[in-house]
Amino acid sequence: MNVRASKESRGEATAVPEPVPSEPAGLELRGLVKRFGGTEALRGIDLVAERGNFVTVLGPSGSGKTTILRVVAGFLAPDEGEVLIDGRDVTRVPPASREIGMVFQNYALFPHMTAADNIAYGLKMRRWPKADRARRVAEMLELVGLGELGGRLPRELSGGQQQRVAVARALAFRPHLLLMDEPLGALDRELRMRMAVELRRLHQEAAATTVYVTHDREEALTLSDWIVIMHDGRIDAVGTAEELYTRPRNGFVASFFGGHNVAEATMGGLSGDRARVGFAGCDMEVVCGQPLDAADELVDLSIPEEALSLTPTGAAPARLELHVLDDLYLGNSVRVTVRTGDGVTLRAVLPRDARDSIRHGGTVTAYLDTTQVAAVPHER
Ligand SMILES: Nc1ncnc2c1ncn2[C@@H]1O[C@H](COP(=O)(O)OP(=O)(O)OP(=O)(O)O)[C@@H](O)[C@H]1O
Repeated sequence: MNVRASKESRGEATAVPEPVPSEPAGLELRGLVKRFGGTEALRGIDLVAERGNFVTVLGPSGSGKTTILRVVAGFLAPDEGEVLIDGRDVTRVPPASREIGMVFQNYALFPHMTAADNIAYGLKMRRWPKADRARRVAEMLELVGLGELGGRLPRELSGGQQQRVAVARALAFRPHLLLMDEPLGALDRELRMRMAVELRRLHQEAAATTVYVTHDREEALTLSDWIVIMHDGRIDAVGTAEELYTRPRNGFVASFFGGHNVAEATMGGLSGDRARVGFAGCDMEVVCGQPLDAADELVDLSIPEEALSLTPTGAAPARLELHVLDDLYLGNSVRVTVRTGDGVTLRAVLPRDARDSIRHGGTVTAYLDTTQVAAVPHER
């Protein structure tokens, strides 16, 4: 177990154990609050990232992701709370003395300096002897696969290459903490995914605690040990990608992170971490995304698009009569929008050949694999 959030911010249900760390955490945030006039950008952030972990902060625009990084970097002072790096309280330490490596979306390379000089810059500032500097720059160029290109200016490099120089520059002085704010945002999709894999490798070699901000779910899935989901200035959930996908703790995490359908159901009772619920005319048993109250009349269900199929699958399929609203051909699969008898709209992803059985305006018998469905507290 590597990252934990406070009980309050992550609720009781996130299935993340909490052993006592034997050494100070790589990064610890305690009760961070940041206000801009009337806007509360951070509303009490508690987070602990163990040394060497890769933590991705994911959330919609305006949820406070960049503000967290700026507070950790020291560019913004929090109104409340503390920032600890390797156990040291740096809340009032100026940015340059925090010894943090940083990479931003626009790379911020010095345009008039070669790639090698850009990488050497931080070492010079830290008064590394010339020979050590040259050795380290060569090592970093090699590490990011630019061994031959150290003499080029940024404008003579591709976007992906510039991004690698920025990463090499951030890691050159061996920071314990690396902050990255949408570093792949300016690249096209294919290059982004390739660079994400590369960043993961670089992180493993550098072993720096890394906090990576993105709003791209796929990047988060590729890169992270732990994912922190931000919503409206708060941490909504912390977990591994699999935990957040299969057991979202609320409807926001289910739809924002999982891309799942979220639909209302009636509560029929609880047994351990499972709930009996009524949905679309069927009674079914599903796992609870977090502990629920048996007295609640309603729950929300997190239903992955792939949990619906036209032939019975999964250990516990429920049979639903669905009205077909439309379908979207996606190459290998087809995304269908359907409506249940009681008017709930759902999205399903079916294999391409399912298209033959689907008729706009018609009805279709579909099977819901209830083992993939999770119940979460009802919101609305
Ligand atoms: N300097 C500022 N002055 C006033 N409001 C600010 C300032 N910086 C951020 N905010 C507000 O704080 C909130 C959080 O902003 P932040 O940039 O942290 O969000 P974000 O999750 O990084 O968004 P994005 O994905 O769009 O970059 C937003 O409502 C934003 O408008």
